[in-house]
Amino acid sequence: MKVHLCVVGRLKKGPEKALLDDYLRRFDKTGRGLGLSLGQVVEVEDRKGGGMAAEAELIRARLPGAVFWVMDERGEIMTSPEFAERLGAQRDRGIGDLALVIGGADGIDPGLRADAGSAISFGKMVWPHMLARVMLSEQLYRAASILAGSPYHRV
Ligand SMILES: C[S@@+](CC[C@H](N)C(=O)[O-])C[C@H]1O[C@@H](n2cnc3c(N)ncnc32)[C@H](O)[C@@H]1O
Repeated sequence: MKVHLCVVGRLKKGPEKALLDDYLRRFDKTGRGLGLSLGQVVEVEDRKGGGMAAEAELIRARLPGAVFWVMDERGEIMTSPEFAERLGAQRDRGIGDLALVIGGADGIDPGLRADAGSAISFGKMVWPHMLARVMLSEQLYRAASILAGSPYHRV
């Protein structure tokens, strides 16, 4: 299963981008033997002022046929092993493309949220999108490590 990361806004070169790239590379390396790999990193920007709905359309257009999970502070709170299990279950169901979406300043489009297979929260506090994408990339690497039985996750 290819796991795609969809984000609103572009991340410039800097410490967050370096961390993001490192965790995504680790996820891909650890996941490949488990049937999980990194797909596209889709960064969208709507310059016409269409807001969340336009951003969601740009994301859908880039990944037709993908299952979407949205990251949302009002979503489901889960442990890292539960997240890993859910990722593994999607793979085992034969899903080819899973797109994980992080919203922009206004959050996630309600239509995309309604269509999403899961809405996942990192906790009730709101984080800026550039940190949220780093946190998600780390959880992907952690999830692959848990599924691989490697000692990275020790709790
Ligand atoms: C700055 S936040 C959006 C703020 C907020 N949703 C709003 O409506 O003002 C940007 C994105 O980061 C992600 N995000 C921020 N905090 C999060 C959390 N606690 N759990 C999951 N995702 C989060 C979400 O995808 C969110 O759309």
